[in-house]
Amino acid sequence: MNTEASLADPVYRSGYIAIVGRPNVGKSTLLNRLVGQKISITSKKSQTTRHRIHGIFTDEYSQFVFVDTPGFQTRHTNRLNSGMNRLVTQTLRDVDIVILVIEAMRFDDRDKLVVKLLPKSKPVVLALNKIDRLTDKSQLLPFLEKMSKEFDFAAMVPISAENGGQLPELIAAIRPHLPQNPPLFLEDEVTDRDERFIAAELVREKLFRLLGEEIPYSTSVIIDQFTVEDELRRIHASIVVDKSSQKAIVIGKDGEKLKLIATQARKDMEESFGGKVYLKIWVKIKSGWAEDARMLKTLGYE
Ligand SMILES: Nc1nc2c(ncn2[C@@H]2O[C@H](COP(=O)(O)OP(=O)(O)OP(=O)(O)O)[C@@H](O)[C@H]2O)c(=O)[nH]1
Repeated sequence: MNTEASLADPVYRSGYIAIVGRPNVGKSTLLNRLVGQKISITSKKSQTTRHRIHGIFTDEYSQFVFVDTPGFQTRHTNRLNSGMNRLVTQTLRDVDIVILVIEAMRFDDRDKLVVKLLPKSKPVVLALNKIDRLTDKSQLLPFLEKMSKEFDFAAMVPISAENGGQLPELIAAIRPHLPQNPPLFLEDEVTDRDERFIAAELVREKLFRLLGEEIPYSTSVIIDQFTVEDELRRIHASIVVDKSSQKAIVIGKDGEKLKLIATQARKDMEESFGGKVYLKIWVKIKSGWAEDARMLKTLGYE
């Protein structure tokens, strides 16, 4: 990507960035364009970070670490209720920059709700997405002017996440707001996420989409078994909760909730992996963990 802006400002900058916006504005498309495949961090140091990292974009002079924002990371999230709001505000307080994505020429009530959650003390860059759809470009300036009255944005950049249009401009607009830091992650600490990891993420995503505010965000999902026989993947996963009351919530009445989580996760896995998936999920309570060496290993403590 274009590093001209970096050359004009030859200090190393790095920091955490959250991407927010109402459903369907193109957040995932933008993230995928910016960072490609989901990644995982292998370094011990990074396990102490408060953020769940989605992906990293590094150039010669900067490193952009994109974090997952609870409430915005799941597909088709319509719920922006108080529990979620708290999680979102907490995440946004901890990042260096926020990117608000909206659709070109549209700013509806749901966008307004998201704007209400934006931190006043952080730079927020507005990405006006889907400009490829715009037939009448003369609407752009008046719209941006209107948006500048809605919030004090650090910058406003029209983009097309789908075809990559103006993404270097977006990066150049974000960069000056990153703190002066050495890279937060070195190249050998970052790897593409494997299927096991993606499987765990998909279960986690469904769990939070269906139960979001009822269970702690720290609840983990562990893949106990992952085998591939021809086109069939057999996956055994555990959702590890703190208390028996949470176990009951995850399972739901007559096991309905857990069934829903499993069905939706399996469908997404089949789509991601391109083959049939047999998925079985257990819900376990965290107590007695220390004795479980395998679990400690999975969690990276060994
Ligand atoms: N024309 C056009 N379509 C886009 C662009 N970016 C995203 N889309 C489409 O908009 C739809 C929503 O994109 P997503 O990236 O899934 O949106 P999202 O904000 O992550 O949605 P949620 O996961 O529901 O919150 C998809 O059909 C994309 O293909 C763009 O720049 N131009």
